[in-house]
Amino acid sequence: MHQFVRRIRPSNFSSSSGDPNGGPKYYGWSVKRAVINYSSPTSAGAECIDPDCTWVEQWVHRAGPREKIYFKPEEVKAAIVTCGGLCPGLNDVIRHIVITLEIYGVKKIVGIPYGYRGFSVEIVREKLSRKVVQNVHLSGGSLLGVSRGGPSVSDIVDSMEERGINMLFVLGGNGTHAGANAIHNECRKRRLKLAVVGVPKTIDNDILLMDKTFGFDTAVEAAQRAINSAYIEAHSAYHGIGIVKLMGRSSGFIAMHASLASGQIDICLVPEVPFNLHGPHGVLRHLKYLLETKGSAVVCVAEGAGQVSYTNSF
Ligand SMILES: Nc1ncnc2c1ncn2[C@@H]1O[C@H](COP(=O)(O)OP(=O)(O)O)[C@@H](O)[C@H]1O
Ligand SMILES: O=P(O)(O)OC[C@H]1O[C@](O)(COP(=O)(O)O)[C@@H](O)[C@@H]1O
Repeated sequence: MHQFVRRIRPSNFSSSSGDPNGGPKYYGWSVKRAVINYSSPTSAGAECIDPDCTWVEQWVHRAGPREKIYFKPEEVKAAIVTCGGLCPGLNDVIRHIVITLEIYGVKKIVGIPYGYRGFSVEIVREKLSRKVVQNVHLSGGSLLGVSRGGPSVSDIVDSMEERGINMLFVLGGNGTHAGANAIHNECRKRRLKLAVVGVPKTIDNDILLMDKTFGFDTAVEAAQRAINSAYIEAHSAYHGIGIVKLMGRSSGFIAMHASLASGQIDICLVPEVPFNLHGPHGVLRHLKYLLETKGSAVVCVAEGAGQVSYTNSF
């Protein structure tokens, strides 16, 4: 059983004065949380078994323009840093941050090279502008470079103070955001007027309330080629079986979306749904049935599928 946010809807949150960012009425959102029991006998996927299905207090704001902004654009010196591993779309995000800042009238924007390491004195920072980032979304990787490790949080904040940086955009995963949170806390301790903005980077698209994390679509699209190859192989062979393993240690969104989009997958296994390999309702029995009826089968497996039951199977 898993706790999931099941439904999101505009709430009755009604006044823009209630929104500290001055957002219009429709920025008030609340979520309905339910206990979802996967693989129930009455449902192919999910069934709500929580009779109360309570509404959760609003704790996030939908991103977007606001009526009032805190910083005067001419006083902003913004920095962008990309940490951790690579993910498709990093350059696209960098590009849009730069272009949006410029639209707001911000003129001083710098790129921090090679993750938090770039806050060390010896690494040169790159000045960013629309001209610099114009075509970066057409290339993979990160224009700024990435790395793991780096100076202490206190040194990072020292470095930002010395350079007059008062807005930091951090692109990365769990570790990067733990770092961003530590930087934010250090800034509060020093009473600095410095905004830290985290942009979650996960190819898995498994962050609650986010419409979609960047890189996810690219992963699903790239998976189509592998699925199609597996399909052709399996379909051409006598009783052929194709198996495609996709990313997703703890979530099966890539595998599920890629399977649905392809129309070529017979069985999709994801970590969220427990299954048996053997037995009358097992995967192997269904595979045998597919070979007997269709002549071939293609299976899509998310990396973490079955990890609870089968530690050595995949
Ligand atoms: N708890 C933490 N406090 C401060 N910085 C952290 C923390 N955890 C990770 N970091 C820093 O965040 C960066 C990226 O973290 P990492 O775990 O490698 O990647 P990811 O962000 O993809 O999870 C590294 O530079 C690391 O030093
Ligand atoms: O083997 P590694 O390097 O730990 O990474 C594999 C795992 O990382 C993920 O890609 C998730 O990483 P991100 O959330 O950082 O994109 C999982 O889907 C995958 O299972």
